[in-house]
Amino acid sequence: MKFQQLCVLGSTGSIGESTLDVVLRHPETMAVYALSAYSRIEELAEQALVTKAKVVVVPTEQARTRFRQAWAGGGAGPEIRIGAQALVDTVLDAEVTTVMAAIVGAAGLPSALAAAQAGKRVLLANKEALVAAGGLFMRTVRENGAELLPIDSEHNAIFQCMPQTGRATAPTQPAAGVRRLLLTASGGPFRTTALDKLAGVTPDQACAHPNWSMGRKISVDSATMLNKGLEVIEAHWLFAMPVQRIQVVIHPQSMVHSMVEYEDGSILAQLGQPDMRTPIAYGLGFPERISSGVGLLELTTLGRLDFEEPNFERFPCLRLSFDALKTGQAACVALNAANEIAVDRFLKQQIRYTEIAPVIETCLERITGLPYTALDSLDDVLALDARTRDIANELCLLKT
Ligand SMILES: NC(=O)C1=CN([C@@H]2O[C@H](COP(=O)(O)OP(=O)(O)OC[C@H]3O[C@@H](n4cnc5c(N)ncnc54)[C@H](OP(=O)(O)O)[C@@H]3O)[C@@H](O)[C@H]2O)C=CC1
Ligand SMILES: CC(=O)[C@@H](O)[C@H](O)COP(=O)(O)O
Ligand SMILES: [Mn+2]
Repeated sequence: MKFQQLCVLGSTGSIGESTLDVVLRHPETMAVYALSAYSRIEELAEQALVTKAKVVVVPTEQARTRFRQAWAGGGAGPEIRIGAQALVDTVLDAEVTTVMAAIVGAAGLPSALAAAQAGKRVLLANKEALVAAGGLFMRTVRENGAELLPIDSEHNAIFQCMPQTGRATAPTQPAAGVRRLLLTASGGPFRTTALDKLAGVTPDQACAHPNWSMGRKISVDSATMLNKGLEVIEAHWLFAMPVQRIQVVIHPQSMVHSMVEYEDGSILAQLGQPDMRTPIAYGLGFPERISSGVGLLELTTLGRLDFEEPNFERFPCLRLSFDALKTGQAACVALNAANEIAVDRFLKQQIRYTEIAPVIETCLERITGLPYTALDSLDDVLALDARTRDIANELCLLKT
């Protein structure tokens, strides 16, 4: 395997930490070049010490001071770069072969896109980048010969079950012989909660995912199933699959990570423990298999595997996501941006859980009612994203 030098964007998050865990198991084939954090600066200093990172990226001058105070390694320590542009610049450094895009939200789009533009190996966890700019992102991967490996567990499972070409590609049409993609969803913590109780659920209850340990934003998205909606859009772009050929199946055990249905009636599934180190190791090792630290799935103690239809009344955000994908790119940008604001306000207890979907729906109506906006460039996407955030913030303020 060629030696890899990693830039881990969002290293202090759940995916970032799992990535470092896997990387440190393989010192002979990979090393950390750069790390980035936003608020957890002391954790970043600790990570930089352990991984011997050459560069760290922090958001502000104050964060740089905090990093210096927290640095326990003696000497000058890693080079400290500041701000969103530094994320992009660091990805472009010649030393970097591989970028783990694990910043949460559309804030991760510019750096993930820069990695694709620079033709790097891109391990994409940041699904919001594809939701907001799927066409642009996939075109950029193709035109620059980048290698795009999906890290999101469902997409990684689908990638593993696809006809194997031996290399990661950004297809322009569905793989031959594939009929449908079957995306599994846990149903989150409120799968069986009485509908009239949902208005009173707390952020901590929404973040208590039954199977996965994740950051708070994606945990709320799993509860509303907006996460699955984002993943439908992500699958559409990654695998060039029309929306009509993507099915969501609730699978409460989260052991089958997703499936590919073929024309001959076969269904191929990927199973494993709900631990993101498996897809991360797959992406890092591709096309080889490397150890991840994840234990094996003991089939005899697994018990049963259940599958059921999602209910749009319980999960209106899933319906809104399908609608957005059918409507077009502007709707997808708006869906994602409105959701980021609504979830943030819910986590701060400024709106109720049941107000997340109405905020998104109203934003979608307002944005898709505007004259057609071309979304051919990163600036176009970011402008529409910002406009939607203003609308969503106004709507949330009306509800407080
Ligand atoms: N967690 C999981 O199991 C999975 C996650 N994903 C996706 O991966 C991405 C990361 O998720 P997760 O690790 O759970 O999230 P976390 O919230 O745990 O981590 C997010 C990371 O992004 C950084 N960050 C937050 N805001 C900004 C910003 N504005 N600019 C730069 N950096 C920022 C955080 O820094 P700091 O912590 O220092 O504030 C942190 O390092 C998301 O897109 C998610 O949807 C996909 C599949 C599974
Ligand atoms: C681990 C991962 O990939 C998450 O996106 C996970 O899928 C969330 O679980 P849900 O199926 O509940 O959305
Ligand atoms: Mn997922």
